[in-house]
Amino acid sequence: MSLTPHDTARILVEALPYIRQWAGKSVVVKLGGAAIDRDSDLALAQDVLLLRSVGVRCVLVHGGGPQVDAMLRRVGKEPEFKDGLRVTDAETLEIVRMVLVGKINRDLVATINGQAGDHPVAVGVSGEDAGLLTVTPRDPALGFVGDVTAVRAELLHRLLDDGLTPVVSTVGANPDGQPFNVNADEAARAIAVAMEAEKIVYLTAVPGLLEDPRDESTLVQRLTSTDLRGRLSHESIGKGMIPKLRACADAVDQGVGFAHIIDGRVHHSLLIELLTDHGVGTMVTRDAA
Ligand SMILES: Nc1ncnc2c1ncn2[C@@H]1O[C@H](COP(=O)(O)OP(=O)(O)O)[C@@H](O)[C@H]1O
Ligand SMILES: CC(=O)N[C@@H](CCC(=O)OP(=O)(O)O)C(=O)O
Repeated sequence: MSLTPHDTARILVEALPYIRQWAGKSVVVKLGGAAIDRDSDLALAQDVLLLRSVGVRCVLVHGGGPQVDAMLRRVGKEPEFKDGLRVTDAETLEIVRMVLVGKINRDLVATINGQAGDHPVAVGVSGEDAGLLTVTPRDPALGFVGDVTAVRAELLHRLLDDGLTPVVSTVGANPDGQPFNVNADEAARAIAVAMEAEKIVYLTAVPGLLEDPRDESTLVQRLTSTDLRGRLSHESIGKGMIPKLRACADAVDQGVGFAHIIDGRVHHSLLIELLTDHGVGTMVTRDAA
């Protein structure tokens, strides 16, 4: 079915109130490794560029857990996790940096700039760059895994002020310059809070939080951070979801207006979330005061 010019005009006009609502606001989008795929990345690049062109200050933060797993196996190392965090020895850290900073970040920057015509805007940054993400070691049993203690949000705001779109890899460093692996859900939360973002959107490979992870019709559409915290220990919530849910609850409790978990496999889900009244996925809000 093709759209008439009038249909197209109507769609654009319907987006107007949403464009007004989000123009000038910061939105952190976290792309999970589970949702990274050539076709959906292309659609995401278009969404990010469209949002930017109507004044939304979009920062793209990416993960890449499954891609790191694949590379580790290629070099004969079995991935190991404790409580959802990767046990990261020196060799694993090197592979994490190669895959996140050297491969996934480059690919996303190329995909966005490839859609941007004569005006490439995507800039890749690692959390190690200019002290963007300062970290402190988490637990000696995890090796080089860090918790974010500070974010130089002004660096991201400066890039956005210049019309550029930051694409962030979540490797941080301690004050001695030693790199550390950081969970990408948690790093995106820290970035959103430090930027005073209005929204954080997690793009992953499920429609959102599911009451029953095997049944996509059990989507939880909306809940508060308190409700969410109450569910964290529930047996229906499996490994990958736990850091994402905790990050959503922390984000809204620490000042981010809304946190969303949406399906990154569905093309243009980001645009649908921001510029239409079709809520997609799970929305987390603060408790009413
Ligand atoms: N209750 C649940 N609802 C939705 N997804 C769940 C749930 N419990 C576990 N999961 C799993 O969590 C995964 C998302 O986490 P993860 O694989 O780490 O994604 P990402 O790479 O996007 O961070 C989903 O693909 C799903 O398999
Ligand atoms: C410490 C830790 O576990 N770091 C993660 C960083 C990547 C990540 O979080 O990627 P996803 O968003 O795709 O899960 C890892 O090494 O897998």
